[in-house]
Amino acid sequence: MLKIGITGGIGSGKTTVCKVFETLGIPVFYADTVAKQIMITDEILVKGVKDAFGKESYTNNGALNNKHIAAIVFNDANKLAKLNELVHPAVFRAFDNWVKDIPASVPFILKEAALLFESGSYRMCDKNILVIAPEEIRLQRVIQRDGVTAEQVKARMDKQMSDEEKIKLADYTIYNNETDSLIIQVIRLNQMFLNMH
Ligand SMILES: CC(C)(COP(=O)(O)OP(=O)(O)OC[C@H]1O[C@@H](n2cnc3c(N)ncnc32)[C@H](O)[C@@H]1O)[C@@H](O)C(=O)NCCC(=O)NCCS
Ligand SMILES: Nc1ncnc2c1ncn2[C@@H]1O[C@H](COP(=O)(O)OP(=O)(O)OP(=O)(O)O)[C@@H](O)[C@H]1O
Repeated sequence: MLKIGITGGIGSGKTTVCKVFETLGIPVFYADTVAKQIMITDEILVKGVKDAFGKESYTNNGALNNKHIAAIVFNDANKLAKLNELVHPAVFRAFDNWVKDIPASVPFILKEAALLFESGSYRMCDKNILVIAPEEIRLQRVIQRDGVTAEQVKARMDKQMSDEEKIKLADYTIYNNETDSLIIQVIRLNQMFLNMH
């Protein structure tokens, strides 16, 4: 079974691309979603997050206070490094456990992660896909999706590797703009991975 990493800058459309792969029957591990789940369920991680970012990191009923943590880490490089240091090893372990349960008949799986290249986890994948969209479109899509300001989105963009750097590390690119068809690009890659396996 091939392990395919998929990434892209904030708002590039990596989750949208993964949803298309899912309609073709491909299992997807959503690292960002799992990260937020284990930040609630893993007791050691919960303690680490509270120690680093304060008790306000969780609401009274134990939910993650994303806004509180985001306001700290996307304005302080050291705090962001601390958060990544706490969360990423736990996400790597969760991925390894998830892969173990995938039936051998599955030809390939996708690992969707915002920080695939930054965290080094792309090295554990057989091939890696980069989703690219123009910065202005990404900005507008995230403002609309999350109801946040342009400054908040730009603060996250600034913490991510540039597309120029990511292209050097990627095996394939998907262009999620207004001219190239996303579905045709996904179908082509799907066929290629089926032929590889
Ligand atoms: C800081 C948190 C609480 C903000 O939560 P929020 O719901 O606002 O954002 P969400 O997790 O849905 O991420 C949205 C996008 O923000 C960007 N982003 C998230 N975490 C990071 C990060 N550590 N560094 C740079 N960009 C990031 C990505 O483009 C991501 O797709 C959350 O992102 C988090 O816990 N991040 C740390 C875990 C992590 O590194 N996740 C990403 C890869 S596993
Ligand atoms: N081709 C497209 N046409 C119109 N809207 C799109 C397209 N691709 C993505 N979107 C929308 O743009 C927003 C961002 O897409 P998506 O959530 O897939 O990006 P992402 O890369 O996973 O973002 P993040 O890094 O924030 O997790 C979503 O609201 C999605 O519905």
